[in-house]
Amino acid sequence: MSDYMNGTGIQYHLHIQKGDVGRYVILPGDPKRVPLIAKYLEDAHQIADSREFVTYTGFLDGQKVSVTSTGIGGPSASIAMEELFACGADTFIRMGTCGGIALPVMGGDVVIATGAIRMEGTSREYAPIEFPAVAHFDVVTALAKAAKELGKKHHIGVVQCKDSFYGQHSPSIMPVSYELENKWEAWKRLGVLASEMESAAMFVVAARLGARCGSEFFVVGNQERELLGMDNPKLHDTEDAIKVAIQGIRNLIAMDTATEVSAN
Ligand SMILES: O=P(O)(O)O[C@H]1O[C@H](CO)[C@@H](O)[C@H]1O
Ligand SMILES: O=c1cc[nH]c(=O)[nH]1
Repeated sequence: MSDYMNGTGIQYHLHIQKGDVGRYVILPGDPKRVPLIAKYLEDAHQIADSREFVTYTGFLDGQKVSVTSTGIGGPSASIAMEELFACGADTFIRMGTCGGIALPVMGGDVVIATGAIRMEGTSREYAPIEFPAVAHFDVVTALAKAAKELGKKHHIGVVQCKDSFYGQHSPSIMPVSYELENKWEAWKRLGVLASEMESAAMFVVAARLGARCGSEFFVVGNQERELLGMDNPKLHDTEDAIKVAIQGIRNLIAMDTATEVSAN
């Protein structure tokens, strides 16, 4: 691989190096969400701020934990994971926002992904389309336990990923409306919970790296409920979903520690 950083060990996009980040990383899309997540870590401090990638590192239950923003979409999310992995990270929780598709999914709820529909471009440059984008079982288990422990209303299942936000919200204005609308109908019939943009790429990148990745989202609203004239709260305070991600990391640390103890 070409080294644009002249052997310094500093990662080209994230501007981090080995030792800067923990094994466990929470990945929001929005850089402004990073300090809001990092405030739950002990001794958290900013490591780097480069392009859309802001990184903080601190500690949780004695383990080094980092938070890095990915920006929007698979291309930048894949770069974040590759460079974090090169610096020692191997367990990732995406903490994002999503729009509900299934009618029971309402603004303010939390969605935990078990798998993601690969209607985006990045994952196709990693794996043939037949390969499924699935969340790691450990991370799904840790997040589901976290949501339950915190008493947070949540849904667990498949999410859809795409590259065009406005293709989701205004498919009829797109020249390929026929394709977007037909596929959206299929996602509804298949019980897909919600739509967002990064998990499919991230789950496939994790498979290539041999890393663990899962996703958890705050639901901003549900366009299907709106269409049917149902109650459709539109909410933006991601604090509860942040708490689920933090508790999810705590649960992973506890699970990993128990596995290490029983192996020795
Ligand atoms: O809130 P974040 O984590 O950015 O996630 C969602 O929000 C953005 C679109 O508004 C996309 O990145 C989508 O996946
Ligand atoms: O509707 C939504 C909300 C957040 N993110 C998306 O990709 N879609």
